[in-house]
Amino acid sequence: MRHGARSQRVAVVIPAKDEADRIASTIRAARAIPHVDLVLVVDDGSEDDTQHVARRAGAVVVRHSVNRGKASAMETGASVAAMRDVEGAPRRLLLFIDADLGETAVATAPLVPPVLEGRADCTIAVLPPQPGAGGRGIVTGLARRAISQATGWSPTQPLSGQRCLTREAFDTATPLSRGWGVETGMTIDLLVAGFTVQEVPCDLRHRASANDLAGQIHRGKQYRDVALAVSARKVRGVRVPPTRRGDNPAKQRPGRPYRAWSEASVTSAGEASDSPGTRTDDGGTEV
Ligand SMILES: O=c1ccn([C@@H]2O[C@H](COP(=O)(O)OP(=O)(O)O)[C@@H](O)[C@H]2O)c(=O)[nH]1
Ligand SMILES: O=C(O)[C@@H](COP(=O)(O)O)O[C@H]1O[C@H](CO)[C@@H](O)[C@H](O)[C@H]1O
Repeated sequence: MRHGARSQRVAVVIPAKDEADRIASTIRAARAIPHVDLVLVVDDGSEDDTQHVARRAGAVVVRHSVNRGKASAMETGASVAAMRDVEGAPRRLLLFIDADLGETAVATAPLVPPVLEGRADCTIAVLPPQPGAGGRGIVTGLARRAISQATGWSPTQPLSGQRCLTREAFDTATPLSRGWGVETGMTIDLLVAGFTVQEVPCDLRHRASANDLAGQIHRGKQYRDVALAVSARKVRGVRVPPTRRGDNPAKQRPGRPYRAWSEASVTSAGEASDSPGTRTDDGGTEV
């Protein structure tokens, strides 16, 4: 069990752009997750009533006056949550969830115990098949291959945004990759820095992108942002060298923690001895 785990609390951070329809039920569900004592919504320049609906539902709300993208909203949320950490108490775990989960958001609860108990530094939700989803696995495949090439880990759902992580892990992964590249970049950075990542099945429903024009435009933006996050890391040589990799990728499955470096390469928890860099600054490469 992680030191101080019994008293450790969780901040739920919800990036939200034009989510007035679903944000209230998502917040109510998030408040019911054990250990959660702060639900924070970052209204990312919404043109609808998201901020007021969220406040009425009991969340702490901060707002970007202009839309800055999901990754920026996550960074803002984490900063505001840090201001609310209590001196002398363990720093809150961060549980990032999307605003469109509605009442199923409570099903992200299984992401917390592995991190609270020190079995993983970051957990990632694996969703069941979503009604109406129209993707063909192109962006997912790009992200999965890139993570696998950089770290040896082949996640089931590399784009999943429902993630619980320690403050230490989050700080290591910042600045985050822009926009829709955030999940892919974060996973690579955490594994390269020596942290342990675990996928956890969660019975969630979200507003899946259909196979229509809006869905294809969304996937186009996802593809662009994932490709930028990946190329920024390739340029910097952010990877775990194949000869230093630990866990056998053939044994990977949701529910099993993954650590990219072999035991011999790791000096202490979370510190890879010859990691090419525990922090990636994408600022100059990504737009
Ligand atoms: O510019 C944006 C776009 C999206 N979002 C939020 O990011 C989350 C994920 O977005 P979405 O559900 O549209 O994407 P998906 O996960 O389905 O690809 C949601 O809570 C959005 O409201 C955001 O904060 N800023
Ligand atoms: O929009 C989608 O259908 C995919 C991305 O498109 P692809 O099907 O990979 O071309 O991404 C969504 O599905 C993922 C699950 O595989 C989720 O993890 C993503 O959050 C979601 O955007």
